[in-house]
Amino acid sequence: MQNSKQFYSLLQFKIGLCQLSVTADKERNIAHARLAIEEAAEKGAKLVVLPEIWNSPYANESFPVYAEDIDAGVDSSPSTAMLSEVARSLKITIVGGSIPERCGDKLYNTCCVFDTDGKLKAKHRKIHLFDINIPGKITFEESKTLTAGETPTVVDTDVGRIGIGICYDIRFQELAMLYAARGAHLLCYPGAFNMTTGPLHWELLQRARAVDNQLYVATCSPARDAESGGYVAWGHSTLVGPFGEVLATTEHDEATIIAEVDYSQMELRRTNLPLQKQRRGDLYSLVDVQRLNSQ
Ligand SMILES: NC(=O)CC(=O)C(=O)O
Repeated sequence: MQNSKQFYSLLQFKIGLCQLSVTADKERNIAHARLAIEEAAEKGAKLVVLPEIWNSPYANESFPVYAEDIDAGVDSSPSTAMLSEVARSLKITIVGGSIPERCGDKLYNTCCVFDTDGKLKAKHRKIHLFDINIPGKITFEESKTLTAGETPTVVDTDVGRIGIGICYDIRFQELAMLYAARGAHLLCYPGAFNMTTGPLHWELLQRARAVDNQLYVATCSPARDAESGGYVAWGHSTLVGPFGEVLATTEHDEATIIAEVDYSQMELRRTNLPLQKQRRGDLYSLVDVQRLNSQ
């Protein structure tokens, strides 16, 4: 594992998870997110996390309409312009959930991370697209409109080394393991699980990622909107500690969670259970698994 110790004996801070209601009105969504971030910062949050797709309805028809060209700068991306400005003015780190991103003729589901000076530190494009079919329950095919990202994202911030995944990315333990091996303290997954998989999988996956890798996991979902006839999010944004313990969570309504992160807990748990040293990489590796899967 890469040496990331210099961060975590020092770091103890409040995280804010803004489980936002999202409407079809983009301007309203941006103003609303801004207010929630300001309130979280007022309550002491040094890191604020937003939900997956917070400026647009979560729908293939909406992604092209609400998409913004993030690389073209502030004028063409009102959502990220707001995040940058509020991070700078409040001197906080923001893991900006995700928005539909337009880049040339492609669309991505993209999370931007802003530093305390408002600079864009990292951009994570959802790597594993949400293509599932549970007949009679839920069918969704993000790949109808979106292109998958190609790069795992680990970013150094004032509040530690953060690995980013978006929603379906949480199902892939290998990505979380890679982030842990790169010295991440915290994995942030903006996500919008659904009413079929959410009750069974959402908390389970977060706790699994945290306990397997002995680090913090934070998730942030949109609030549930069962009225609009669109995608219904499970909600339940959560912070999990490195022993797999749920430190803070909420139900499905709009809410902001403020909770304490203390990286000394990672050191403690890694001393209690020295899994990194005990792993038998000589007996099993991802290369072996992939070779067998492809046979
Ligand atoms: N919406 C997602 O990307 C993931 C999800 O709902 C699931 O994995 O279930």
